Amino acid sequence: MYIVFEGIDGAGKSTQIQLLKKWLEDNGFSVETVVEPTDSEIGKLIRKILQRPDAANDRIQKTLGLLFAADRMLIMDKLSDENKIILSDRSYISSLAYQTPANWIADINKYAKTPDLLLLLDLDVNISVNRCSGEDEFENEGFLTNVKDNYLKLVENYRHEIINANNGVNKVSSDIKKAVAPYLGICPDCIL
Ligand SMILES: Nc1ncnc2c1ncn2[C@@H]1O[C@H](COP(=O)(O)OP(=O)(O)O)[C@@H](O)[C@H]1O
Ligand SMILES: Cc1cn([C@H]2C[C@H](O)[C@@H](COP(=O)(O)OP(=O)(O)O)O2)c(=O)[nH]c1=O
Repeated sequence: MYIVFEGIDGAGKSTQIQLLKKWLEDNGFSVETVVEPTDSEIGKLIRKILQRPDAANDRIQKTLGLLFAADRMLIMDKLSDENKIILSDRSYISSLAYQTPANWIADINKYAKTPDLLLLLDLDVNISVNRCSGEDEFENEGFLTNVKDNYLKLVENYRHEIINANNGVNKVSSDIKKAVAPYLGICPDCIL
């Protein structure tokens, strides 16, 4: 099962993936985590470009869109392992939320795997900006407000759960477990 965590920068994706991984393993599941951008040569190039002062420039954005699409093709086979639960920190849905135009982004990602379950960690933009280091040129209120709005529209196209990411770590973790449990045959009421 391919479960994708999405959300704006600093929403808590990495933190929550580690907590969910442990809980699922404690419940007997085999779990693997992946992250986009990956640690491949393409992923490393992406992270370098993200730190450029002109990273939000339209032409650079389109370059990033192509690089993100190429980077995720490198892990595509890993996402289809039916014997494991794959928890992914981001997916091609990030490209649909951050890059434009949507039809071109959808086209260059047409071979990307669709999540079996999309968890949107919905965070207030002002909290995101306060949490982020500001390394990436994306991490500004105007840009992230637009991304957040995009996510809230995009999720309707997928089996999804929206998680309030403004709460404390443990409350967010508990809400994620309750949201995921029914999809895995775990009784939600048995969750602390
Ligand atoms: N629920 C939360 N409340 C307060 N701080 C949080 C919460 N979740 C994560 N953080 C902190 O916010 C920062 C970003 O968290 P992280 O999991 O890296 O987010 P993402 O992977 O979405 O960028 C980290 O410093 C983390 O400790
Ligand atoms: C995967 C992906 C990430 N991004 C952006 C989101 C982040 O601003 C940046 C790096 O991703 P990431 O390291 O996940 O940032 P964060 O942990 O703060 O969420 O790349 C895209 O614009 N498109 C994409 O397809």
